[in-house]
Amino acid sequence: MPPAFALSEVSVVRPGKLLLENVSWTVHEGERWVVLGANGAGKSTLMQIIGATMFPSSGEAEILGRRLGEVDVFDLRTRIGHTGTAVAERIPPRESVRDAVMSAAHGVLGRWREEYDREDLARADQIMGELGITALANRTYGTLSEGERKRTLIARALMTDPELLLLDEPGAGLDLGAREDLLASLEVLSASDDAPVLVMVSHHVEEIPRGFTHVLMLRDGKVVAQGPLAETLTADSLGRTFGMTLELGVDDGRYTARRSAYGRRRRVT
Ligand SMILES: Nc1ncnc2c1ncn2[C@@H]1O[C@H](COP(=O)(O)OP(=O)(O)OP(=O)(O)O)[C@@H](O)[C@H]1O
Repeated sequence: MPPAFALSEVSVVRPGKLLLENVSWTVHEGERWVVLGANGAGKSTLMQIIGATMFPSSGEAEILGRRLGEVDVFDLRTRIGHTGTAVAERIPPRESVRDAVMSAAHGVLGRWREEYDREDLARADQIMGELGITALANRTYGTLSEGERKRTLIARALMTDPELLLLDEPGAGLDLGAREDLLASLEVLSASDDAPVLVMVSHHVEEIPRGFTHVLMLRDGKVVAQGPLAETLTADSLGRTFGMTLELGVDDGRYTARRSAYGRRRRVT
């Protein structure tokens, strides 16, 4: 089976700055990846490449079987789900949660006069159930908490049945309870047989949901390590990613990290 996407020696250059340097990364169907890295490491730039909203300055990117630069990216983008702030900010505050999810079927933000059939409604209700937001279906988007909004955005992104779902820092700004609710939803999604390929960007190992299979770690636009989560995410690789000596814990499929006592006196370069 061809990969969901494959990047080969991808670099992104902007005046005076190398945002990504020779990134090679292949992701297959059924895999769930987390991308870890400090602020400014290049994670969002990488998401823009695989979301077909940015072209590499050099190297090759094949996304869902199409080579960037040779295809109509608008077609390609309809096959990719995104949950970034760009969508979040454009949902009308008075839109009901159900409409905010369902209107994705027509590619619109804000329900107007489109006709929705029973299938759209059933699908929206099913996805809201999986993400634990059924009780919010008739609430207006503007009244939701940050965590509830994040789950609504994921539901909306799933509505079009994407082949690839990009979750850009879904845990950012959430309190402990909201983060745990979000992780529970992502664990359900991750375990589902018909889930799209998932790629989640995060700053924190505590946000890695159970069921995620692989990790890619970035520092200063370069890949520090990548591969199956259990083998690749180690105190050493995480320390090199964040530039400090860290202790890493794993318990029942969930990770924790903190600076080691030894590391307070030493920085990793
Ligand atoms: N157009 C641009 N010109 C110059 N530098 C840029 C440009 N776009 C992004 N950068 C820089 O490239 C680096 C990588 O940015 P990017 O947004 O990909 O990082 P990130 O890992 O997503 O960071 P964060 O975790 O803070 O969101 C940052 O230092 C950013 O300031």
